[in-house]
Amino acid sequence: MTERKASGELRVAIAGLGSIGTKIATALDQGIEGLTLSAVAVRDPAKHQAFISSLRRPPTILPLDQLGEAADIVVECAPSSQLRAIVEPAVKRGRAAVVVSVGGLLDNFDLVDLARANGGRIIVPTGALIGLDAVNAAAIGTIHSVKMVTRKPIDGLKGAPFIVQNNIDIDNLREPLKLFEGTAREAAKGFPANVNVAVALSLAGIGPDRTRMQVWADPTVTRNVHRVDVEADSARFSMSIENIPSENPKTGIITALSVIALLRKQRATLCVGT
Ligand SMILES: NC(=O)C1=CN([C@@H]2O[C@H](COP(=O)(O)OP(=O)(O)OC[C@H]3O[C@@H](n4cnc5c(N)ncnc54)[C@H](OP(=O)(O)O)[C@@H]3O)[C@@H](O)[C@H]2O)C=CC1
Ligand SMILES: O=C([O-])CC(=O)C(=O)O
Repeated sequence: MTERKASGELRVAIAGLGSIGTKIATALDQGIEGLTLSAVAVRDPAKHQAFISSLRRPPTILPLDQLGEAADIVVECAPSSQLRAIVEPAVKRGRAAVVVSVGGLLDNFDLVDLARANGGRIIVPTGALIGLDAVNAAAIGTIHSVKMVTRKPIDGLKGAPFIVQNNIDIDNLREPLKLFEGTAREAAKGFPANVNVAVALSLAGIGPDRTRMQVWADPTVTRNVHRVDVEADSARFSMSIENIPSENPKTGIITALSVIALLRKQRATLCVGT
């Protein structure tokens, strides 16, 4: 993230103005030290015109593949199906791509090599999870196991391919049902819009094939709940987070805040946490 425009500010572009993207755009517009919102990409400009016009400094609307021309940092906040279309042109230009649809990275991992070859970067925020700093640190030594259990309200899971393909009726559940148990890689395929956190955890730690996960549909919870247990040669730790859903029931409010915190760190004088 070294290229800056003449004013010295890092230019940020946002792909996707949904529950995460609009909050990041608003935060940038309100002011983050050393950063400026330069461009956005949306599927339907008319739908987002009122929001964009309401910003103090409305960004330019560009196609996905042109965001890297207008920004030093491209923040991906669209469905994972669009991940490649957003990240590839950005990292080819040596830009940094902040990826929230991190589940989609597993099938597009060559993008990491592409970024490396072109001086770009791919940055995965902690997002809706907790403690990736501790997992990163433990991974410098030896991590023996990482286990994660996710419980979501019914609305947070509806439409997931695993549920549809297996014809599972979750609408009439009265008690928690374990839907899935397996690796983070398998979970990302079955629940692409639900377990980005498991993939982020796996990339911070021991990888998507050794990170174990369970997914529960739980009519007794109102939040997206993630519990993680890590066993390492440096420490044993357990972490849990109960995310309040945003206007998108699959997405916790804290996800956008995590990206905003990451952006704040880009030019902050005091940085706390790894
Ligand atoms: N890493 C993490 O911890 C987390 C990651 N996520 C992931 O983050 C991503 C975004 O989540 P969220 O904001 O809640 O999702 P939303 O559905 O609220 O927003 C996605 C936005 O992307 C837009 N979009 C779709 N296609 C395109 C396109 N071709 N060009 C530009 N914009 C497009 C949609 O437009 P339209 O409104 O027209 O449909 C929508 O506004 C998802 O993949 C989600 O799974 C979510 C939570 C946690
Ligand atoms: O907990 C949340 O809010 C979102 C989530 O699980 C994910 O996308 O991985």
